[in-house]
Amino acid sequence: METKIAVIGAGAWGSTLAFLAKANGHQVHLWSRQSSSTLADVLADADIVVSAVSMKGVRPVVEQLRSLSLGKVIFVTATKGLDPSTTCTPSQIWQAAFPANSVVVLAGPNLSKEIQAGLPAATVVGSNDMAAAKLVQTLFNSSRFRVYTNDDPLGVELGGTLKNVMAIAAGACDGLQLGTNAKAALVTRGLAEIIRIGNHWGAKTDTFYGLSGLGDLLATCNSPLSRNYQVGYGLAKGKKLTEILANLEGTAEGVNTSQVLVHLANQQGIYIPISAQVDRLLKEEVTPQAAVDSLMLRDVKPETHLP
Ligand SMILES: NC(=O)C1=CN([C@@H]2O[C@H](COP(=O)(O)OP(=O)(O)OC[C@H]3O[C@@H](n4cnc5c(N)ncnc54)[C@H](OP(=O)(O)O)[C@@H]3O)[C@@H](O)[C@H]2O)C=CC1
Ligand SMILES: O=C(CO)COP(=O)(O)O
Repeated sequence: METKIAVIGAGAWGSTLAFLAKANGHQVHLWSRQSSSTLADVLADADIVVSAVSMKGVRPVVEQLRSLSLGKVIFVTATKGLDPSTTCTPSQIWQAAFPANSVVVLAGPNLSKEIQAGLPAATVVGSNDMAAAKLVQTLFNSSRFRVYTNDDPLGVELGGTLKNVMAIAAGACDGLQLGTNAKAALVTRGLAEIIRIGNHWGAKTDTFYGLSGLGDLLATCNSPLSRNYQVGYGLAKGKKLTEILANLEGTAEGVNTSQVLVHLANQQGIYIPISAQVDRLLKEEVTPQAAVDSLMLRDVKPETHLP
């Protein structure tokens, strides 16, 4: 059955999600600030509203939508970030603005260029409303895009969000040519750090071993297609952050996420050694090599995700 889907945000990810839904035979309207149609026109009659704007666009878009009467639409959020002013996740912002509507989080190892090239990929749709998650699963699932459901939306969202910080570290690791052992150690301990943060905020451990956690961590920490990886790589090669961002194709959410994360973790006493070094590196408070040395020279400890 044809479903009416409005996709907000015509960047790399919004365009790809619109393409996938269209290929499944749905009626899709894609909106960006450059569109000739108004947001109200694009959303009229929509059954599903997919938001794929970058984190800085979430609040402005939510505010615009508040004035529209949208009925029982299901919101799907595909943004991976944390709001700097409230520290909320995108789905928390959507749910607070539309408490009567179902919100579904979509996240996974989904480098858009690979999907656009027709390569197979898998993702996760997480929600407190499993009926809504199952509906969104059927809308996007295909022979090239396998969609799983999950009942831990916060875990799905945090996996996708926090791995961006680790991808910056991984890019720096490769830029410094530290080798495969170092990269494996970084990614493994990065996952332990993500689980520690996620558990503290109420997400389930298991979710982080899934596609939106470990899956996306592996994809972005190992691919030069990842913008976050490119940021870390460029910093390790001695480039300035401003120069890297000016030449980047699209958004590297990890830059903002690391700042919000460090602020929250300091407030809440969460131990985040890798993310803290990434944040210092981004702020030019430490060189890439000094960040590695700080991590290696910490007190020894048991291997656990606990502090
Ligand atoms: N690219 C990828 O491979 C994947 C990306 N993601 C996530 O999806 C999100 C978007 O990424 P991506 O598409 O790559 O990023 P892009 O930089 O390519 O696109 C960002 C989009 O956000 C929109 N936007 C930014 N600010 C506003 C605003 N104030 N109001 C309305 N729209 C705004 C932009 O609109 P405009 O064009 O008008 O400037 C643009 O459509 C990020 O959170 C990213 O982490 C998730 C999975 C895969
Ligand atoms: O989230 C992504 C893939 O799942 C995209 O990663 P980047 O934003 O680092 O390009």
